[in-house]
Amino acid sequence: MIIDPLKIFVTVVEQRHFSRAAKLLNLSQPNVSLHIRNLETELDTTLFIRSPKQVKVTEAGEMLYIRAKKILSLYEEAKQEIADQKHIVQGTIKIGASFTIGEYILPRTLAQYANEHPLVHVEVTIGNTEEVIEKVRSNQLDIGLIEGERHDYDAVPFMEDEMIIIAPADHPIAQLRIVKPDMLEGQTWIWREKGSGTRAYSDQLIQKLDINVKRSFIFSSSQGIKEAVSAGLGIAMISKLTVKKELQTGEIKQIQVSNRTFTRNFSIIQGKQDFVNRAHDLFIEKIMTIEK
Ligand SMILES: O=S([O-])[O-]
Repeated sequence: MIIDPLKIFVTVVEQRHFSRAAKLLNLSQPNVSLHIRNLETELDTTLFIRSPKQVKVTEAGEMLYIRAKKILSLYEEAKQEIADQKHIVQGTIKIGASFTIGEYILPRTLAQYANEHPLVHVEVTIGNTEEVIEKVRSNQLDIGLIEGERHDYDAVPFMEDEMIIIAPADHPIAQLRIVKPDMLEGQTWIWREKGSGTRAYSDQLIQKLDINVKRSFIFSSSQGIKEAVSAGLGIAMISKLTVKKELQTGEIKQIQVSNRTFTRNFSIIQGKQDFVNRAHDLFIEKIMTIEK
C-alpha cells in the first residue's frame, strides 16, 4: 500500500537519518532504504542527498513531504470515519487540564470513560490554565479543561467549583466562627503562580475585598499551597475540592468570610481541528454530564 512508503519517507525526513527512522518504525535499515529507492524510481527523482552522518532533503523531497503529511492525515481521517460508521470508538485524544481539574476531577471521569471505550488512547497534560489554553490554541491538545470562564476561547462551563479561604488550624482567624472581610487585612497569603485559574480568582477577590496583603509566597501547585498553609506559612484561597481530606482531619481550617460563598466555573475549550473523531465527542459528552 502507498501509505507505508509515505510513512517511511516522512519519518526519514523528520529524523534526517535512515537508521534512526528504521529504529522508530521497527524496520531494518535496508528495508527503509528500499522503500525510499522505490519511491524515487516511481517519481523519477532524488528525494535525499545521502551522506554517512545525515540525509539532506532535496527540493523534490520537500514538496513530497508537505503532500505526504496531508495524505497521511486524510488517510487517518478516512480510517476513523470508517470505524465510526461501524460504531467503533477508537483513536487518540489529547487532553489538557488545569491542576485542580487534572488532579481532582479528571482521574475519576477518565476511569469511567476508559472503561466504556477501551480502544481510545488518551494523553493527559496537566498545567495551569494559561498553559492549557496556549496548547489548545496551538493545536498541541484537542481539548482543554480550564478554571474560570474564557469568552475569548468559546469556553463552555461544565461544573461549578467552590473556592474557600484556608488557614493553619492554630491561626487566630481560624478560631473565629465568622471572619469579617477587614480581618483579612495585613495577612500573609500563599498564592498560586500567575497564569493559574486559582491565582486569577484570588487576585480578583483581594481587589474586590479591597484588602492589603502583608507578605506573599508563591507555589505552583495545590499540594504546595496545602502543605505551606498547614505548616503555618500563611492563609490561601483554593478550590474546596483540593482540601477535603485536610479539612476533615482538621489539619487546616476553612475561614468563613461573613456570609459569603465564592464560586467560579470550570470550563471546556476545544481546538480548531478540521476533523473531530467520535472518541473526542464522547469525551466532551462525559465531561458535560459529570455528577456535580
Ligand atoms: O491550575 S490552575 O489553577 O489554572
